[in-house]
Amino acid sequence: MPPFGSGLLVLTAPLGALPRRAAAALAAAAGLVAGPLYVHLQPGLRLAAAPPPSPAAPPPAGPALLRALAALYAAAARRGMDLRVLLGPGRRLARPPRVLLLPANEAPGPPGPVQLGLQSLAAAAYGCPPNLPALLLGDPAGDLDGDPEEDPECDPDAALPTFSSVAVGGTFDRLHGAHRLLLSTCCLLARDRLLAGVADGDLLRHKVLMELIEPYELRVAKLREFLEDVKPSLRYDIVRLLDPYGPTITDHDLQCLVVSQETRRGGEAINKQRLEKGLPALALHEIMLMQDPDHSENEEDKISSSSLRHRLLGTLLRPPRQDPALPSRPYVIGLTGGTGSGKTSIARLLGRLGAFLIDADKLGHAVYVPGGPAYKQVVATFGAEILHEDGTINRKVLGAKVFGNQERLKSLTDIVWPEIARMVKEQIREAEAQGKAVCVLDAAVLLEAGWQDMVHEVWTAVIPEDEAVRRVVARDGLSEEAARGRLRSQMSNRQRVEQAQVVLCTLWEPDITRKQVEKAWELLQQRLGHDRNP
Ligand SMILES: CC(=O)SCCNC(=O)CCNC(=O)[C@H](O)C(C)(C)COP(=O)(O)OP(=O)(O)OC[C@H]1O[C@@H](n2cnc3c(N)ncnc32)[C@H](O)[C@@H]1OP(=O)(O)O
Repeated sequence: MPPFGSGLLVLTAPLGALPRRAAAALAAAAGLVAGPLYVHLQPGLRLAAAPPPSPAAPPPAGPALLRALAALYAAAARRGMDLRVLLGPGRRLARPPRVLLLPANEAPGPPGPVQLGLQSLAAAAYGCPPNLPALLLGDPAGDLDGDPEEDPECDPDAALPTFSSVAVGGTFDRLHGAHRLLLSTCCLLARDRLLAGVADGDLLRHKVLMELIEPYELRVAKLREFLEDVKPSLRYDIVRLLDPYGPTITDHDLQCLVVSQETRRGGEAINKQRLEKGLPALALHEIMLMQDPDHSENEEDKISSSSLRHRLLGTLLRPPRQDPALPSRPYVIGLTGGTGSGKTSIARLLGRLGAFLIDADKLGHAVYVPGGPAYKQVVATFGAEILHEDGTINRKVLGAKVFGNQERLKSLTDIVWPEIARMVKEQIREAEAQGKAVCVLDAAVLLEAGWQDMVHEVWTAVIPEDEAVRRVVARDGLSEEAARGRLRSQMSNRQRVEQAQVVLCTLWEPDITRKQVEKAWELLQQRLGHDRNP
């Protein structure tokens, strides 16, 4: 774990040289700073000069600065760093730096004039305490310090246009490098105010793995903190977007909308509406999409929140519940998921990896076979019309009676759940007797039944509703309406995700599901301190 919670990196190289050097500078800083890394750009600054250096206005907002920002944010994104390149000094930073860093080569020894210059710059520009540790990030090639070389492609005089009031919209989930570059561009374009619309509600409905999108309040808090750190002189109006237009079609003061290749058409639609309402059209400023050099086969090639959500699948999202009443062995995973979510195929894969499988659906059927512990009570409650001629319960008829009718479903589950739970506990004892370290309890309605106290972790399979309906119609021969009714009698994906330690998704090819499950299993073994074979 890097020793400092936050840091301030001062870069004095010419802007044109930064794209080639960003990765090395951030690699050196990443080993020292765990949390936010602020960057102060002051090309040509000589920190050892007398009198002590003073902070200068940020570099001019032109293509050279944009390229430097793009390189820095791309390099930070590769390392998952929380980078904030400061575009104007101002009030204290949200996470005050605990260390000051400068890429420079100097012989080790007591702090010299460079470190003292660094401390006085940080104090003057950002109110840092004067005695913060100031470290030089040595580089054997001596390649990180000021180098007069400029990027020949950059016209140093070309300036970005500026506008009093600028707007931008997005979901801003897990504020990644591309968001940070987009927002920094907005900050450079805006002189007084930035209106940021944050998508929520129905706008998220069709997003990939929408259940893993951070809550609106968290997205807004991170966005505001980033913006206020980066350019504190602007006014930020952050609003909830429930449709693609938001206030951009009514706000008289707006002058510019920042778009990407993908959202330009949305910007044009906004302008059409503005003109119809007698408002002036907005200047559309298009930014480049930032490429993700590390994207895998099934991910987009641009840096995207959906790829980041993808990478969360199979990982531990929140710490397991600690319940001293639960025996530590075998370790029980409660695997749940709505109908059609593919949890049974996940259970099978876990079985192949060595888990002991308990299928609650099957135990559910077993409790009301004739002579079973729940048979008489189920027949007494639902009548003889649920019986086949041979006296066994016709599950199709029983299912039609209970699915879509909460009261009847509750009557059934009040009878069968305690019996199924008893059988599950027997099976866990059996797993222990066989010396199995991990049990997977495959239970469709584990959370609805309140069975969390029987398991160490909850893993949930999620699938978009339309896909679940398609699968259930094809598999169980139900009508679309009946399939939707069955789904809606269960918890939503989001409710399950909120209570789950691990989330898995079977939306893509079987091979992708297999890799997710292997990753989840591998990480579980690490948590349990096991080798691969339980
Ligand atoms: C706590 C647990 O998870 S126990 C396991 C779930 N079983 C129960 O809750 C017992 C009550 N349910 C039943 O007895 C049966 O499901 C019946 C009779 C209603 C229907 O039987 P069948 O038509 O054979 O359907 P089956 O049992 O395969 O269940 C079909 C789907 O209904 C869902 N389902 C089962 N029970 C419930 C329930 N109580 N509430 C909501 N949905 C349920 C399951 O998700 C299953 O889908 P999946 O196989 O994709 O996961």
